[in-house]
Amino acid sequence: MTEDDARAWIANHFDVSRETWEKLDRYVAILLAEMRVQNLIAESTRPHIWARHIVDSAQLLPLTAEAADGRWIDLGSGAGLPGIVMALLMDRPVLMVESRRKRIDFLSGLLEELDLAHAAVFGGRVEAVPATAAAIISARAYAPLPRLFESAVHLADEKTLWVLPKGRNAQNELEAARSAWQGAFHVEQSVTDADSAIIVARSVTSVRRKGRG
Ligand SMILES: C[S@@+](CC[C@H](N)C(=O)[O-])C[C@H]1O[C@@H](n2cnc3c(N)ncnc32)[C@H](O)[C@@H]1O
Repeated sequence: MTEDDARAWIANHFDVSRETWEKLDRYVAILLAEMRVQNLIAESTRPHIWARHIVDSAQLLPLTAEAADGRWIDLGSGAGLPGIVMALLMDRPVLMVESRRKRIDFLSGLLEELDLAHAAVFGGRVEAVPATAAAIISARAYAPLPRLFESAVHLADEKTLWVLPKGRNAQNELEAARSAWQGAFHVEQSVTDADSAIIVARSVTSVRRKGRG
């Protein structure tokens, strides 16, 4: 997917206003400028930022059409991927969770700069977020599946939809997680990389906890 293809993909999938295009462009510019201060995306992906990061994040949104109303929680948001992209493309409340100080400050600055009143940052570890039931949980390059679920299961209930971009190893990671975690899982192919996949899950519960219960 070229950078032009990536922008066309966004235009074809979402009703993006001129103001939102401007904000997306501003986000990309701020992110690239911040690369002088901290390493937010792989250097090799810099020329392909729209395909490799913006569309790679935005493609999660159509997968959430069936989700309940409520908050989208993004674990380990880092550069704001996918959290900021989601907040730009929809009105649903977004909570981005990030533990590293410089990244927390970067994300907080973006919320002001892009006027994203429906988004917020939790500066701390995922494990420390007060228990809640998110409508949607995303996590991109955050942690292997078992650790991801272990750290965030207190943020979900049986209705929570998990959308988890997982690269080329999605199926293997899913198999490895199945001994400890059960739920309704399926795997969607990524639109940005034919070899990559997104794990979509619902009703995720610990086998151990269920067994005891
Ligand atoms: C590899 S980066 C990915 C960032 C972003 N999601 C992306 O796709 O570009 C992983 C991020 O998760 C954060 N992180 C890792 N473990 C965390 C935890 N337990 N709680 C909160 N943030 C965490 C790291 O600080 C880092 O910014």
